[in-house]
Amino acid sequence: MMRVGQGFDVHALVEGRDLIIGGVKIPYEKGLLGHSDADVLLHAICDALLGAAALGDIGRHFPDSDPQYKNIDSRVLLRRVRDAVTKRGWRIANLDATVIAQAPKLAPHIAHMTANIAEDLAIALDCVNVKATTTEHLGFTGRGEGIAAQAVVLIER
Ligand SMILES: Nc1ccn([C@@H]2O[C@H](COP(=O)(O)O)[C@@H](O)[C@H]2O)c(=O)n1
Ligand SMILES: C[C@@]1(CO)OP(=O)(O)OP(=O)(O)OC[C@H]1O
Repeated sequence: MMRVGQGFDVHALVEGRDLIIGGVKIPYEKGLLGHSDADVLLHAICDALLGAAALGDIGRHFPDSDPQYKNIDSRVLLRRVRDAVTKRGWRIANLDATVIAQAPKLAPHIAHMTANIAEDLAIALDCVNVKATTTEHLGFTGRGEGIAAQAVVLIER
């Protein structure tokens, strides 16, 4: 049996916060705002996994009203989501994700993000693909007001 899941997330770019995407701290003048470390890519992946396993969404598992998640490393959340999915007998087949950001240039960091995600999900590197795109200066991402991410995963058992 196979199941597919998709995830989407957005966080605002603000001054005075670190920019952490895919578990990589990226040098930039702004960072993403959130209750957690606001790792928009890992949140989209969490939602895709939860969606595939019919387990709801990230906010249901880790409420943003709960102080235990304040500034939490989203890699911790991703590993908890992996455990929730795999303990129900699912195996993660592959994952594809896109980060939508006008800036900064993410290409130099994609391999590091991919390695982090593969490690946290305990799957092979060639089962994980991360892409980046601008929106050609259009919309909130294009104006640099925020960064979005989308993810699709396939799970099987
Ligand atoms: N923040 C980003 C956005 C894009 N890239 C890379 O640039 C390529 C071209 O992007 P377009 O939006 O013009 O299609 C894209 O394929 C990415 O490899 C990036 O590194 N960082
Ligand atoms: C990750 C959580 C953790 O409290 O907080 P945020 O950083 O605000 O991120 P969001 O993508 O809005 O998901 C909600 C929460 O689960």
